[in-house]
Amino acid sequence: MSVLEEILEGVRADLAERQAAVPLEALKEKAAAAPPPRDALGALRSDGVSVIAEVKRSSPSKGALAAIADPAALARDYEAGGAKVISVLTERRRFGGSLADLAEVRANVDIAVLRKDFIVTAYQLWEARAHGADLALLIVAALEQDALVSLVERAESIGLVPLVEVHTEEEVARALEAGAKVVGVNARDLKTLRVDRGVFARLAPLIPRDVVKIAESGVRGPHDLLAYASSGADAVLVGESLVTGGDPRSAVADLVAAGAHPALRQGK
Ligand SMILES: O=C(O)c1ccccc1NCC(=O)[C@H](O)[C@H](O)COP(=O)(O)O
Repeated sequence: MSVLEEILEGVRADLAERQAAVPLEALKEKAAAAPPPRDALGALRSDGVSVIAEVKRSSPSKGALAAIADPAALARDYEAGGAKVISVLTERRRFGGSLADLAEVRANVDIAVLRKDFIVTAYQLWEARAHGADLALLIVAALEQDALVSLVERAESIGLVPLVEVHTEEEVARALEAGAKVVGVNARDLKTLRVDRGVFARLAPLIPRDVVKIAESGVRGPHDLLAYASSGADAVLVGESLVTGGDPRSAVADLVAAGAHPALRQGK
């Protein structure tokens, strides 16, 4: 079984428990009462290279990264450093996240928030919106095409921006065919967990100009952001280096400063 399949097995087991405890109708009522979605697309399309900063406690590739007792405080630091979007990993077994993290972060920042998880049903999209998410990750490798198309449509219909994650040329074609307006190219292979930053440069030319292009994973500092920018990234998604570096606010500020270089504004 691949790492992705193992993760999905755990996700489905946890999801079944939540579905047994919270009926869909109750989630829909909670979503209706949630604060309206923030303008994630506008944030990602703004000048320069936007920074999406991630709340990430642990990972399958590295194990424990950071305790993060107060995810809201970390998110406020990210926002103060200039992040345009906060990503919250809500998967419990391998990443140590939760929907409570998502709700706490959303209530304590003024920028858009991404639910980063392994979404396989519309129920998880309703959960995301009910806990305040403005965007939700959809991983092409985890979904049949019919399911991807329907989850993209459902996400948009309930006010979430779907960030559609790809790893290969074929997955780019599937994401575009499903109508993705925001595509994330993840440099981390979900089978081997190896990070290859060159994947973004290979796939970005296949993604139309009007689609937001996000380079995910492997950003250790401004030099990696600049490399992704030179291949056409509109935004970078950064986790590990921010939660392990000791000063998340200035680490984000350094990335934001690099991403705001006037040379990167042309053509966006
Ligand atoms: O991080 C992992 O080990 C991982 C393994 C399997 C599936 C997903 C995984 N990570 C999720 C992410 O996409 C990253 O958290 C995100 O892109 C940030 O990456 P990084 O800056 O390298 O922590």
